[in-house]
Amino acid sequence: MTDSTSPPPGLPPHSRGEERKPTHVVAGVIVDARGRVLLARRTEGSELAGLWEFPGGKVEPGETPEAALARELDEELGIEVDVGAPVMVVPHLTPRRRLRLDVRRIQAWRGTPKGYEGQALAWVQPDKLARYDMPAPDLPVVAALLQPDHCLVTPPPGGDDGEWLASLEAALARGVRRVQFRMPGIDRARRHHLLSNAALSCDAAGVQLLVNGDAGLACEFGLGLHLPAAQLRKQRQRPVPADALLSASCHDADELRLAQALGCDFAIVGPVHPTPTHPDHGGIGWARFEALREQASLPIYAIGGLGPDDIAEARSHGAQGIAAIRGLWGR
Ligand SMILES: Nc1nc2c([nH]c(=O)n2[C@@H]2O[C@H](COP(=O)(O)OP(=O)(O)OP(=O)(O)O)[C@@H](O)[C@H]2O)c(=O)[nH]1
Ligand SMILES: [Mg+2]
Repeated sequence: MTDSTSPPPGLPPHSRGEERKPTHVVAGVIVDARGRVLLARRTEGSELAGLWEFPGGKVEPGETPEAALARELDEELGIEVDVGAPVMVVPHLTPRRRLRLDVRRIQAWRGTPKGYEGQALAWVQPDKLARYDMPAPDLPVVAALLQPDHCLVTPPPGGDDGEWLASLEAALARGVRRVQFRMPGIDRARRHHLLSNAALSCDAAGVQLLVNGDAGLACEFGLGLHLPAAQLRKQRQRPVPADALLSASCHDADELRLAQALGCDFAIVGPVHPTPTHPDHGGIGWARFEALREQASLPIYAIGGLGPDDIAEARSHGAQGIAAIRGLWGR
């Protein structure tokens, strides 16, 4: 497929995708009664041939995204669909174009999906999705389908460690499934005590725990590690084993590239809005968040003045969801 609107490759960035209006692409998450997700393989001769994708295509001028998705799934699969809830919108920049991959759940469909354009189809158990080679903007979508949409960052304890642990337990009971243990300014013995208790609670609840900024402590407890940006910049290799989670705080595209190259499982970007944790920072806003999001393919939580009520908006800007201290603690 040719892309007549693209200037030839090799031109400076400002004359490539960065300035152009995004191509709006809609795609559907079709799940069968056994919980399997339908993927289609891009055919020979098409852009990204051989990669697996969520079925869909480009929105035509004057078309609503819902109508476009219904039309594409009729043309490509021969099914009539009811378009359901949004999953996420991923802004993505390639050397040739700027994309907005707008992914919706398919609530119901009539007919049996077939590859009407010669494309192979596969029904895939969600935990096997990572085995399929997919375009870069689909990676955050797969993460959105499988991983938690919020991540608690712990506040430091006041005078009472028991109270802090009770608040953590309460957050886990409310459904928090990913926790970053952050303890600035707390001495080592007390951090050790809090972390050993937090690790027991998280383990019992099947919750993922990452230690902020202390690889030694993360390895000692067999936990994940979160790298503040200054530490991320110093890493030459993955500081924890492949089976331990690794995340990083990123503020620009260079840091996101570093996080991706290091094999980080996800990044945290912000502050989106002003927050008491960073009182001197006005917040980057959603437009800047998207400008960073579109240059990376790893899952990214938005942080900064956000809470559970902001998850849907965060997803509409390409975020995995939200990370928060106050927004997820002691509500
Ligand atoms: N349908 C679909 N397209 C995706 C996904 N991920 C992704 O990067 N894309 C990109 O979005 C664009 C969608 O193009 P398409 O070829 O499906 O468009 P289309 O069905 O309207 O076909 P046509 O333009 O050849 O007629 C392509 O650049 C494709 O690589 C995905 O999961 N599903
Ligand atoms: Mg298509």
